[in-house]
This record gives sequence, structure tokens and C-alpha cells, in this order.
Amino acid sequence: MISAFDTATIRQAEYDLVAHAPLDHVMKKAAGAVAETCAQLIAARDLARAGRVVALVGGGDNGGDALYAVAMLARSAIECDAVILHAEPHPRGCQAAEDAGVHLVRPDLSRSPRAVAQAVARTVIGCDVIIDGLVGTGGRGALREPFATVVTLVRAGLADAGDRLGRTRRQSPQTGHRPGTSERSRRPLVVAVDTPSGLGGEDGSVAGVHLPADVTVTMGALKPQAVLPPASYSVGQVRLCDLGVTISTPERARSLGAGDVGCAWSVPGPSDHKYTRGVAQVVAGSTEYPFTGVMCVEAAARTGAGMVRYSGPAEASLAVLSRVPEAVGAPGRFQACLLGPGLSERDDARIEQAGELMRTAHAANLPMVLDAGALRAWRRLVSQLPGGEIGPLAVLTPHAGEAAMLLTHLGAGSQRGGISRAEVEAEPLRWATRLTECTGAIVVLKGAATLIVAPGEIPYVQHQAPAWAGTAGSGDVLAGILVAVAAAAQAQSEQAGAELTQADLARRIAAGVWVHGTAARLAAGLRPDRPAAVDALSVQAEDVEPIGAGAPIIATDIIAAVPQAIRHALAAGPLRYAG
Ligand SMILES: NC(=O)C1=CN([C@@H]2O[C@H](COP(=O)(O)OP(=O)(O)OC[C@H]3O[C@@H](n4cnc5c(N)ncnc54)[C@H](OP(=O)(O)O)[C@@H]3O)[C@@H](O)[C@H]2O)[C@@H](O)CC1
Ligand SMILES: Nc1ncnc2c1ncn2[C@@H]1O[C@H](COP(=O)(O)OP(=O)(O)O)[C@@H](O)[C@H]1O
Repeated sequence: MISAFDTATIRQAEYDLVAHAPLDHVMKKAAGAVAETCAQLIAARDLARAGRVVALVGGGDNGGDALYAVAMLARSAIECDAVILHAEPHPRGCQAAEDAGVHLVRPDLSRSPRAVAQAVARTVIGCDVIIDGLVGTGGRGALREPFATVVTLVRAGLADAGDRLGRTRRQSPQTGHRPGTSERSRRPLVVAVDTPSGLGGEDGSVAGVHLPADVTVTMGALKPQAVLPPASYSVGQVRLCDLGVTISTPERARSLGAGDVGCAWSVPGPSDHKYTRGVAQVVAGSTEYPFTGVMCVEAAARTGAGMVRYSGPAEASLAVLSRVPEAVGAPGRFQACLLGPGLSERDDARIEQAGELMRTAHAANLPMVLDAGALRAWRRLVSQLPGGEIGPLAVLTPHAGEAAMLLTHLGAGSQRGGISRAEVEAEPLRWATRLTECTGAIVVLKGAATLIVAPGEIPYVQHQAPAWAGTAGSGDVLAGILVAVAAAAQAQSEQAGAELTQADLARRIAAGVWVHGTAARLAAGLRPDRPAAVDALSVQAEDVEPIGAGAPIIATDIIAAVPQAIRHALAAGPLRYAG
């Protein structure tokens, strides 16, 4: 499990730590992790020369970390510059850097932000690694000048370097030349100290310009920006430097890893059979989208449901049964239902059928997954339930557009009017939380990072899915996985004679989201574990996964890879013994 804590909590824990150990001692540990990371990245460039690092230094302890880091690198013969962008940089850090032979660049800070930024841009040209030590946890609000212009210009320079690299690659068919490893990684890599400068929001929101990192070496514990979108899209690979801080307050957000999923996963034993493994009922597909049901049903079956029942229009049923003959068309008992993928609001018969199943599930307190068409038909469906309440075991799976639509419909926005998709994308945690508050349901807000939020619970955020997963039908596959997971959770509770709780269901659903993302990774040819926050010193440079790694996939490829993803989770989970 990866846990992120509020910045204020971590800062307090750091204060408690430095009350017992000298701050410089702790800073040198932090700086050591940054230096080690830079050295690994440079080693992976396979250069004929020693490599060159430029640190951007602000006025706080974050700048101090950067200065100590370049001091360490300079002592191992790497050429280092430190650009001092504050009138009062960390004095002992400056001294250490100077003593180690770091070239200190001091732009005239009385000049315009553009002039200062140009001096920075000149210094970073041709370097291998930029250390971003402008601001860390002490950052407040949007970056001020000259940092904002410095960051804007450095970003533009990095984009340019990337473009030039792209042109080199495109030339290769004519020249027959294939860029080598060092050539391919010519763009300077950005290593953020603690947190990329400009990413200060506690809820993952981003205000103003920021410097995206390839690697973020974070100190003590993960900050919210490391896991919460959209900020988390700019942290690159996160490496945790364990300073030995102790935090006893609850997390801000958590992410399940393979081992957690392995623990949470229902595995059949000798006394199990299809009914104890969970029966999933799917209402999906329509005359307009007859194949949607195929994806939901096959995904549910491959996720391990004991049985999948399917209801849909005749042409869709035919498509489902010819692709998944194991599916059962007859109605009957079920432990969780999925309503909505490919459901057209104009298809009254199907909406009526979904409504009936929803009433059955609601009366029996069974989990139900509501996706796509069921979210659009919210008013018609939910008004039929006692008190118009969907219940705690409902799982809503909107993407940002559907979440905006539902929030608007529920009157959750400001008085001015509705909520837009862009607003949800800018503050996904805020709006997913609002949606759980309005409905009492578990909300799975889909995106590059998918949030799983239940009222009063610590939210889960899962980042496994590569961007290749954003393809038509991928959400239907997810919905199929989730109904199987929910059915298994309900079946297991029935076996144990206990009620399935919302918190337990939310955790299982997060495990299902992990399986979807990991299956997409495997299908795209990526290794199953996305490089994640781990011990700073144990990771190799090749663990930095570039954007665009992998290959295109279609939704059915994800389904095919589901068993392999589950196998990976079970292998990482606990050993299980019968009895
Ligand atoms: N404490 C510990 O135990 C350890 C702490 N460690 C490290 O220290 C970091 C925290 O250090 P910190 O508290 O000095 O804050 P830091 O992030 O450097 O920022 C302060 C500077 O930023 C400036 N500034 C703020 N907002 C700004 C804006 N919007 N735009 C522009 N400037 C802005 C602010 O300026 P001011 O507002 O004061 O004028 C001030 O100069 C933490 O992230 C970790 O890396 C490690 O060494 C391990 C041990
Ligand atoms: N950029 C992205 N990176 C990773 N996953 C993505 C990205 N964009 C979309 N996804 C995932 O793809 C799925 C798309 O779901 P949805 O929008 O409902 O598609 P559809 O309705 O076509 O099935 C979701 O699981 C979402 O998390």
C-alpha cells in the first residue's frame, strides 16, 4: 500500500524529527537520495563524459537539499552548477557546494523575470539532469516571479529538446541510423526535490505553472501531489527517502499495490462452487451498442465470477452468447448486478429491466455497479427506490463528463449553474467526494488515475492504467471486472454470515481497478508493476517509464490479460493454505 499524507502533517513530523537530530544531518540524508538518483540517471545515459547537473536553488530548505546534493555529485567528479534564485539561499548548503567545486551562478535578481530566466536557460543548455530545488513543502499558492518565468522557459527548453530528438528519430528510416540509448535520452531529465515546484495543492489540484519531473525524490512520506490527479501526472516516478519520520494521523489518500490486491482477492477453495464464488447479473448493450454486453460479460467471467447472467435485447444476447457461451441468459439469483453499459435511454424496455433488477438488489442489500446509461437515466431509476436513496453498496463508475452531468443533475454545483467536465478534471478528488456526499454511494471516477471514494473513508487512487487504456470499450471492461469483484465480495460475506460493509466493498473495488489497469499494462507490453514509490536507493534508472512506452491496445486485449494480472497479484499476496 502506498499512503500519502497531508503536507502539514508531514512537516510537523519533520519538525519533531529535527528536534532530536540536527537539521543538516537530516538534510544531508535527503540530499544523498537526490544525488544518488541523479548519479543513476547519468550512469544510464552511458556517456563518454562525466555528465553535468544543474540545480535550481530557491530560498528554503528545499534549496538547501539541492545544494548539498550538487556538492555530493561534484565530489564524485560530475560537473555541477547551482543557479541561486533567492537573495538568501541556505548558507551552509552554499558553502558546501562551493567547497566541493560547484559553479555557483548568481543571476541579478533585480533584473526582469525574463532576464533572470534567460540566465537560467543558458546554464541548463546541454546538461543531463536538472535538480528542481526551487520550492518544496513550503510553497504557498501559485509560483511567484521570477520562479514562474524561470519554470516557463525551462519547460519550453525541454519541449524543444524533445522536438529535436523527435526529428532525429524521424530521420532514421532514410539514414538507417537508430539512436542509441544515450542519444535517445538526450533531453535533460528533471529530478524534483520533494515535490515539483508549483505543485502545492493538498487535493491534487494545480494552480499556475509548474515544472513536471521525470523523478521526484520525496522526503519522509508521500505528499498528496504524489498520488492525487492532476498533480500526480507531473511527478514522474516517485522515490521515497525514508527520513525516519513517524506519522500517526490517517492518510489523505492510498493506492493499492499488487500485494494488497492479492490479499483482498477472493480465491476459491475446495468447498467452493459457482454460487459461492459470486453470481454477477449484467444488464448491458442495446440495439445501438449490441457488443457492449460482450465486453462486460467476458470481463466479469475472466475476473472469476462463478456465473454471469446476462439480460439484453435479442441481437445483443446473440452476440454475447456466441462470444461467451458460458454466460447464462435465464434470470435467477445473483449477488451483484451491473446496470448501464451501452444502455440507451430511448430503450424503455431495457431501462424498465434495469429498474427491476435495481429494486431487487436494493431490497436484498446487494452491491450494484451503475455505469454509463444507468447514470444518464439516474432520475428514472433511482426515483423508483424507497426514499430515492441508492444505498451504500451502489458503485457509480462515471468518467469526468458523466460525473459533471450527474453533479449538475443533483444540483451539487454553485448557484450559477452546472459543473463542467473541465472542472471535474481540474479537481477530481473534490468532485468525486461531492458525488459520494450527494448519493451515499461509492464513486469510481475514471481517468488516467482512477479515484475510488466512499463517504467518510480514505480515498483510493489507482494509477496503473497506461494512457493506451483510454480506448473505446475500456470502461465496459472495467464495469465487468467490478461486478465480478462485487459479487465475490457479497458471496464471501454471505458465507461468513456477515454483512458486506461499504468500506470493504470500496477496497475490493479499488482492487478491481488495479486489475483493469494492470491488465491494460500487460496488454500494452509493459511490465505489470508501474514503477511506483519505493525506497529511493533501490531503483534503477531504467525504471523511469517514459510517456508513450508500450503499444496500442483494444479493449478486448485488456480482457484477455485479466487472468495474468490476477495471477501477478496473487503471487505478490500471502501464501494461502486450505482449511
Ligand atoms: N524540515 C525538515 O526537517 C526537512 C526539510 N527538508 C526539505 O525542506 C523543504 C521544506 O523547506 P522549507 O520549509 O524551507 O520550504 P521550501 O519548500 O524550501 O519553500 C520555502 C521557500 O519558498 C518560497 N516560496 C514559497 N511559496 C512560494 C511561491 N508560491 N513562489 C515562489 N516562492 C515561494 C519561500 O519564500 P518566502 O515566501 O519566504 O519569501 C521560501 O524561500 C521540504 O520540501 C524538503 O525538501 C529536507 O531537507 C528534510 C528535512
Ligand atoms: N489517459 C488515460 N490513461 C489511463 N487510463 C485511461 C486514460 N483515459 C481513460 N482511461 C481509462 O479507460 C477507461 C475508459 O472508460 P470510459 O470512458 O467509460 O470508456 P468506454 O465508455 O468507451 O468504455 C477508464 O477505465 C479510464 O480509467
